[in-house]
Amino acid sequence: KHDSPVSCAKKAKTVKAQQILLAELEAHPAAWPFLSPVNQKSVPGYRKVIKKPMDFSTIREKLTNNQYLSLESFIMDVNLVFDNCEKFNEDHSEIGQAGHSMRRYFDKRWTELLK
Ligand SMILES: Cc1ncccc1N[C@@H](C)c1ccc2c(c1)OCCO2
Repeated sequence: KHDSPVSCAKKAKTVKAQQILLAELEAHPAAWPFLSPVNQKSVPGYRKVIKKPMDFSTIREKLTNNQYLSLESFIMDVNLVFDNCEKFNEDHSEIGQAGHSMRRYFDKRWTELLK
């Protein structure tokens, strides 16, 4: 029922890191394609091609509702945003370039923060 103080402190550290990381992603200049769910009615083919849509506002909702039981599950959702982007968008399109830029930034920041 109750965590030991050590594991409780460790959990607080990862939640704090997730909050910092998500805030930085949301504030990044290239975040604009990923801030809200892709409108599947107005983007032809998206519903069929992308099996697991994900975006920063959905991650924010899950973090707020304590739905991330581990750091790994949080990182998996962030990477899902970028993998969906690579699947649907050409590398050199405006959205494709934003996805590559955001992924590079995330990889750098989470290793700085947590490794
Ligand atoms: C991440 C992503 N992948 C594939 C398609 C869309 C999107 N993003 C949406 C928000 C989006 C981004 C840019 C847009 C847009 C919608 O609709 C109007 C034209 O500009």
